Amino acid sequence: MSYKPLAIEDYGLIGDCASCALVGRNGSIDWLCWPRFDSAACLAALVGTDQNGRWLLAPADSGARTERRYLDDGLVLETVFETDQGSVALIDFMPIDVAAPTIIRVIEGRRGAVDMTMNLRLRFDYGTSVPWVTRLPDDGGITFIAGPALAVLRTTVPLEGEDFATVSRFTVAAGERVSFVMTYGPSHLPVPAALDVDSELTRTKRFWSDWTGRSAIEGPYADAMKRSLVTLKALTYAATGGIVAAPTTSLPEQVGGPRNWDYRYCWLRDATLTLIALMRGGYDQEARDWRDWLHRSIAGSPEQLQIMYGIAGERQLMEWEVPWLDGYENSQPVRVGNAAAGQLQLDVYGEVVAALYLARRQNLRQPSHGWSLQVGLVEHLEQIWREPDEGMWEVRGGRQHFTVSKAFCWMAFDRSIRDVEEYDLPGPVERWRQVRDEIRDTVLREGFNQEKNSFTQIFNGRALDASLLLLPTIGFLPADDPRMLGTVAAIEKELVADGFVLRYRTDDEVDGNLDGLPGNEGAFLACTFWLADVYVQQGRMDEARALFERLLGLRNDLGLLAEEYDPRLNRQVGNFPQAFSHLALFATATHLNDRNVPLRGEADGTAEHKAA
Ligand SMILES: OC[C@H]1O[C@H](O[C@H]2O[C@H](CO)[C@@H](O)[C@H](O)[C@H]2O)[C@H](O)[C@@H](O)[C@@H]1O
Repeated sequence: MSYKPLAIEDYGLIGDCASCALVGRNGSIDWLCWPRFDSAACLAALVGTDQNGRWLLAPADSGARTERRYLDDGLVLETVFETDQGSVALIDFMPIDVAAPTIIRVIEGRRGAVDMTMNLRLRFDYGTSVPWVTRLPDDGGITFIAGPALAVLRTTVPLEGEDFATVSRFTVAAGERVSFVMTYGPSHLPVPAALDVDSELTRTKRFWSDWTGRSAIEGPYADAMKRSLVTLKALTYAATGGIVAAPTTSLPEQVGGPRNWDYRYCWLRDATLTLIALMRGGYDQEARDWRDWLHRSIAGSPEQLQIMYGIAGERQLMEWEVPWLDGYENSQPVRVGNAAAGQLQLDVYGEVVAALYLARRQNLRQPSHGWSLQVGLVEHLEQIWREPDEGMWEVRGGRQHFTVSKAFCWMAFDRSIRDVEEYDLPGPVERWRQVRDEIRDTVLREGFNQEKNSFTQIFNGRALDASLLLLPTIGFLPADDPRMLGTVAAIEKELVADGFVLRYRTDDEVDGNLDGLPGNEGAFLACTFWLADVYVQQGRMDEARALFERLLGLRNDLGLLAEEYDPRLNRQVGNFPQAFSHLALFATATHLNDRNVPLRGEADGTAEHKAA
């Protein structure tokens, strides 16, 4: 019978700040893209079958009980298997800053003597290219070559070929250790040198514990917040400062459905929020790296601003479907690339400008061209804010006048005006004030439905959208404004299902099938955190805490969250782990710890509107 990938929450993440791998609680690495997050996967069983590549290292007794944890608060994963023969620990990690990307797997015997099995089936090019396998004469390593890619596997136990895979069967007794080291390299260069397992393990543990030790996070939710920060750090491409939305492609938003997307790119929306979390966590260097990535990526003509880029700022992210991959539990298609790169999403202007404003407030060193870049964006926005767009949810059913898109345009002007006022920067501030006020009036007039007593997803529409919960967070209206009270009540009534928040209704298309997609999706975790944020802003602290803690309960045993949750199946769905969910978790926890912390520099704006 062919191998079926595990439930999404049964995976753990390891990474080296260039790429990541997903390790199943069964000891199988089912997802790995080498050498970068967005490279073709060479282990792709996660969205296919074992024939598309996986690396199993586990007791031969497949009925073993497992427990997992990260060592020293970092990203070194320990999975302990308990079998009738005894107990072993599997330690998986990717060393940081090595000459060539590497995964190290160490088996430690803890009790008894356990029969083990290792089965490596590497398939380059997203699970399709069978490599040419040879043995190295000097150190017994095995090399795998397919086109430009090479991998070398070194171990102290005998390896053999079987059914187009590399396998090993061995026994580990208490106190014994066996290691496997697999390294990637370009096939035209010499095979990468062997690494010393113990010193790499010590170095990697120290890297992560030093990193987490730098954060100033305290309070009742500190552990969850730190895990979210480590996850965000793991999604960072250290060489450029770019941050991917998630390390996977096409984990489905509905199991068996077509809502499957490639998240291995940098969305300005997601990444600017990561910047804010990193700044709050005390990680100024990472925040600076990302801000510099942003400046380089969007450099040039403001009309060419994209909503997302590749991890080095690449602009062409052509979307295609991978015909040979069956998809996660038959969720097809598996997509590579993302056509959303060509969309207009007006909220992104607000996100970017607000993040730059916050960076200034946080005293991040500013490059000289930073302000002129921002002015260019705002001037371009002045020309286009009246246009319809694809919105924050990246609909594929055609452009609309999304209420929240316009409110975020308001934010772009609001923060730029404050930049001029607070930092004495040059800009046509009078004109910007007029545009800001015009946008605000338009949103209040066209985006609010009197009959429903609620803001709506699109201008003059009736359908709701959970992103409206962000209006107080960005400072557009205070949370206790009667229009927000009405909106929150309407969202609670229409968008909350099984206690979690849907982005919008996909089953009841009041204003038409706006997203243009068939099928439904799970509850969107970030939106549910946003509801908790509004509860905090409205002083409904008990409800906020209860909702937040229910969300914390959805994390897997390692503290990781996917994009969505399917309450019917009681499973995480969507790409995993997702920055958006972890960012939202971090923000809500910050907010619960101190209600007065402005989540996006909004406090002054809200006060200003209260006074008006
Ligand atoms: O739902 C349709 C869209 O779904 C994806 O976008 C979502 O993920 C992004 C990254 O986290 C996030 O920024 C966005 O707000 C979400 O809607 C997908 O990438 C899109 O191509 C797709 O149209």
